[in-house]
Amino acid sequence: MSEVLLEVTNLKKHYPVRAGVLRRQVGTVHSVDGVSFSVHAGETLGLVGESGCGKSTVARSVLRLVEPTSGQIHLEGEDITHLSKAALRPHRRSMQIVFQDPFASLNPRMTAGDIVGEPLAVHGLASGKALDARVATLFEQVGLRADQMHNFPHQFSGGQRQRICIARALALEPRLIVCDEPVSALDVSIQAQVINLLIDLQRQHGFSYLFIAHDLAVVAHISHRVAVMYLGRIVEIAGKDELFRNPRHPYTQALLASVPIANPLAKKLAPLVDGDVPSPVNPPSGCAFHTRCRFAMERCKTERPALLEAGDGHQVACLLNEGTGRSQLAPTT
Ligand SMILES: Nc1ncnc2c1ncn2[C@@H]1O[C@H](COP(=O)(O)OP(=O)(O)OP(=O)(O)O)[C@@H](O)[C@H]1O
Repeated sequence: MSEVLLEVTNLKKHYPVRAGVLRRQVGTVHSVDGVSFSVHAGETLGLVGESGCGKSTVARSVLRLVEPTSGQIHLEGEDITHLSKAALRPHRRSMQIVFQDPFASLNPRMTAGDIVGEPLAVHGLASGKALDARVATLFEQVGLRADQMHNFPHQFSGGQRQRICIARALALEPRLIVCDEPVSALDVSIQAQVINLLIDLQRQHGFSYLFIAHDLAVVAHISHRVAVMYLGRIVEIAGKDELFRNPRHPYTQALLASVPIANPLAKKLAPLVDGDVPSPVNPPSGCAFHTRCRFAMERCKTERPALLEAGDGHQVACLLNEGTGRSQLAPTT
């Protein structure tokens, strides 16, 4: 296995819930509640889960756009969790983000060329003709014409705008690109083109993606490994093929059963889950999924399952997996 590029350990991000004139704290949103995973050089880790499960908060914490409540983030072996803005600056070049809404993330008053060239100018890496030439190359790499540099964001289609965002992310030659729902605002016909572009760029440049989406089909297409999130926690991580062939967590089974790419075994195993996702404000004790899990045991209400190795790099956080001989699940504190 290649070098570990990003290592996230027991990451938590909690927000206070305030109410009343005095803005007294009346609760805590457990947006991310003890998440651990790694991303290797050149690989794509898909992070999938329903809306509100904490995917974007993981992305923003990894990039230090929000301050983690606790836990550690190592990038290229260095602990960046608490680095100051100045100390973080060189690492910013190594990791970039592509957001969901390409229109909202592009300044409407700047030309596309200035947007793509801005990171190079800010980091003092190119100016004048050299900058123009580099921007032209970036445009061509993402399937845009160099002469489109002079146009403004509103003159591009949604798919083209996302290509501008990708070109901007590529400008500093990062080692990790965090893609936060990069295609969910696009027409289905355009989604595949953008995903295929991302795959081609990875083949050419060898960088890694942390690829966030609620759509399993999209995640399945691009990812080497997939992590499944539920209510601020990762419930299962495995290689893509292994996860789709052999989903172990009842939540993953239900997710797979709900999409057309699901395998028949997963469909048989898992009746769809009932009810809505509980609120991340004071989430259920024990296993956060126990309130919707048809297989839940008494223990699941009080014991929080750890994410443990279950063979072949497959990790599962479920007390039900006990006794299968493939995992040894133990409660955590
Ligand atoms: N700044 C904040 N203050 C309070 N709560 C927040 C804040 N940011 C996110 N949350 C809450 O944290 C939880 C996780 O949000 P997050 O956006 O990370 O989920 P998500 O899985 O990315 O969802 P979506 O796919 O809808 O973007 C949600 O309940 C959200 O309301």
